[in-house]
Amino acid sequence: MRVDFTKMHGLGNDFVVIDHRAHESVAIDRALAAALADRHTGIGCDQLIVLEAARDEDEDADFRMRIWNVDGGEVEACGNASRAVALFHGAQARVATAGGIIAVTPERGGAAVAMGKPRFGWEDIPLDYAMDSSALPLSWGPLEQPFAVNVGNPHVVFFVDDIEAVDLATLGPEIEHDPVFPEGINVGIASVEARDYISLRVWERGAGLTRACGTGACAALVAAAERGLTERTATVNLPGGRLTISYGEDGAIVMRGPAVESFRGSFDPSAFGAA
Ligand SMILES: N[C@@H](CCC[C@H](N)C(=O)O)C(=O)O
Repeated sequence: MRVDFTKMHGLGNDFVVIDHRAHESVAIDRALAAALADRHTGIGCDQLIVLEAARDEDEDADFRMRIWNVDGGEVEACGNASRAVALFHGAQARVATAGGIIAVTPERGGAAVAMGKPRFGWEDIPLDYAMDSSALPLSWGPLEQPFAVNVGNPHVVFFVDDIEAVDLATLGPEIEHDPVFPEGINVGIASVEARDYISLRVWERGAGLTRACGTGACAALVAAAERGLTERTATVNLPGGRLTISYGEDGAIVMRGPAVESFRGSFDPSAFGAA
């Protein structure tokens, strides 16, 4: 038996997308996700994306999107993959995720995604104990007082003058695994260049340094707007390119940006240890 996949990316944050509705007999688990994502012995990607039929609890969703990081951990949200899924599906859709329902709309060269509303409560992010999520009273080396927010998945955003001066490869994993974040955390390093322009690098939970992180861009814009540093719409420039993020007066986040299909292929799941 072979399983079809589509290799896609959003600003260089890359995905293996599997439509599980066509391969229901294959069990996707942590081990298979990590094996497929491995860049040396697998297909290689930052996240494995699996599309499934909507469940009873998925309200009026058209289908469900599941997300596994390269380390095999299943997570709640992925902004760049949401745009890739819009391209894959080829039409407007309501998509159920573990982080909530999102709405995707294909646009020329990419997609718009209604990401839902951010959550700021310490239990919602989640943090280990109650504290002010708008400026955590914590520091790691030169990084201090991040803004913490859940945009479907958990993020902290540190505002600095020069994002390139931060040793994110060292500090990222330290912060990601700090016990103050019981479910781990995505770590953004942001610099406000203008009231409508943010530069950003992200250390992703379970994936490390990626070329772009869509939810990280949403978290950075929400954090910057909540602190009064930017307007509620801004360009967020990541190593892989730019996204436009809007944070409406009603609290709803909309992300716009490119998505690309790279190639299609198939694999034998037994070659990756799957039944
Ligand atoms: N690359 C994604 C985020 C993927 C999940 C994240 N690493 C997590 O563990 O929450 C994006 O574009 O948002």
